[in-house]
Amino acid sequence: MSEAASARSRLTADRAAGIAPLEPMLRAWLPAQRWFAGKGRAISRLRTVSAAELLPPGSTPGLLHLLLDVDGDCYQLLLGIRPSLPPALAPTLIGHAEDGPYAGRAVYEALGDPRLAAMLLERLRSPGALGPLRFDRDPATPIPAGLTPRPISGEQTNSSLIYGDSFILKVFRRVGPGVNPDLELPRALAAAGCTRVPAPVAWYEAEPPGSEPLTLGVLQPYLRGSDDGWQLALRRLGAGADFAAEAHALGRATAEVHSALASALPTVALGPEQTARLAAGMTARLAATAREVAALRPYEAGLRGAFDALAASRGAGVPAQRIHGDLHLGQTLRTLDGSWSLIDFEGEPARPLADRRRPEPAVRDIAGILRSFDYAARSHRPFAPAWADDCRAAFCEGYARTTGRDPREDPVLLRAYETDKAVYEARYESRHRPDWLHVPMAAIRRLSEPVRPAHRVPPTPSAPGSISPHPHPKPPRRPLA
Ligand SMILES: Nc1ncnc2c1ncn2[C@@H]1O[C@H](COP(=O)(O)OP(=O)(O)O)[C@@H](O)[C@H]1O
Ligand SMILES: O=P(O)(O)O[C@H]1O[C@H](CO)[C@@H](O[C@H]2O[C@H](CO)[C@@H](O)[C@H](O)[C@H]2O)[C@H](O)[C@H]1O
Repeated sequence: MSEAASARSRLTADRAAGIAPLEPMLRAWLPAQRWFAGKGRAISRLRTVSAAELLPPGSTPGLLHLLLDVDGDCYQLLLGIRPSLPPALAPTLIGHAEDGPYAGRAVYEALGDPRLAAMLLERLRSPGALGPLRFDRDPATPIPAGLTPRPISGEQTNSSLIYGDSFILKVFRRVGPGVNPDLELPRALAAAGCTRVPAPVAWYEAEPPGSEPLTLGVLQPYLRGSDDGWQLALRRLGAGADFAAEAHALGRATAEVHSALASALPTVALGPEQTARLAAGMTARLAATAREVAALRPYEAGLRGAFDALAASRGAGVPAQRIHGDLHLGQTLRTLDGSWSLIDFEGEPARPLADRRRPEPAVRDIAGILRSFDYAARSHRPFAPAWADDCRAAFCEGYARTTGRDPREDPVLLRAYETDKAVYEARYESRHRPDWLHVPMAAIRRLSEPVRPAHRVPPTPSAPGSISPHPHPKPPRRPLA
């Protein structure tokens, strides 16, 4: 049973029948949304999973909360309902209801309406149940009333609103049963005293009877004046400046988060069979991507080498733990005091939630950031390979300063994860940003070539006070090629 179907079977859908007349307009509107995963395909099945009026029936504006099953995926929608839309809200219009309880009314994106966005914050300030929804908050953090909302600009996987430059609310779009790691991990990190991640102050969930809750939204402190790592890197490139000091500090910050996650949540050692399964999963993702992205096909056999090497490499265990899961420079913020924070612990949005919550080698996150340096260097004209190499070295050295272990000391594992990430990116770009496909393709060409003898990475001296992220023994080091 799909995640959406299992949620549907358990959620109260008493108002679902009244929503049916809205479904044709939603069917037309959804595919154009950046956060809609089924872009490019016509919707064949759309059903209401749950519907809740967050304001008393008949109030103007009305606020309708919907969970929709769209071809097996569950989406969250917040709809505003008004007799007519004021001109300022015209861009938020979805359509006019022709029938049912909202006949003749304008139906629009509620998050674009400051009155409704303010109302959502009010709900988060007062914990408790509302129909199928449950609102919760950290009692230790005050949330002032009356903060002015504004949606964030730019295309994102989810939808976020900033309140008074003090808090940011992320409204998850594609949801499923089970706590979202973007709530689970920042809460665990906050409880462990790690300050590298903004701590959730309020959140809301759907509570299907007898099933795990679905995380729907998380409010956290807004790091005002912070610089997005991606934008900062591009600015540096544009100015001909290096980024090595920042990359080093980011390596340290990432290592601190990994260490805190490994202490706070379960860790495992993947034995040879599990490592082979990991490699098989990467190989299967490569094959599926090659079927979808024609440009990848000539390189498939060469890329497979990285995964075969991983499968063959293990006599002992690979440490695995909870990780970020989709780390790239756009998920890092450099705050006004110059320190790095990590955000968006949701993992790769397209993967099932259960997969995203499994322990994995921390090198997956490291590979994500290393790929990001390559992305930035390739966005610059002319391509700046030395800039990316310097960032790469500095990040790994920073990481090693904190953990005592340089990720480059395990080149087989690192190459497998960088290859897997480049394959993921090829699919992501071909689906969402075809103009960017050339960026991961450049890496794919390089990674499909046979491995050249690498120069040895000097062993990392343990930094004073360094912490090991893995409470279990380290696997034996492989000799470097
Ligand atoms: N705590 C925060 N403080 C400041 N800006 C933030 C914060 N959290 C997110 N942002 C900004 O909002 C953007 C979207 O957040 P993100 O969690 O990456 O959402 P999505 O899952 O939709 O990609 C980020 O790129 C960042 O610029
Ligand atoms: O929306 P998310 O931030 O969760 O992540 C998805 O979108 C990212 C792009 O916005 C994508 O990242 C890729 O492009 C970045 C530059 O825009 C680059 O820094 C990353 O290294 C590259 O992977 C990410 O993969 C995707 O999951």
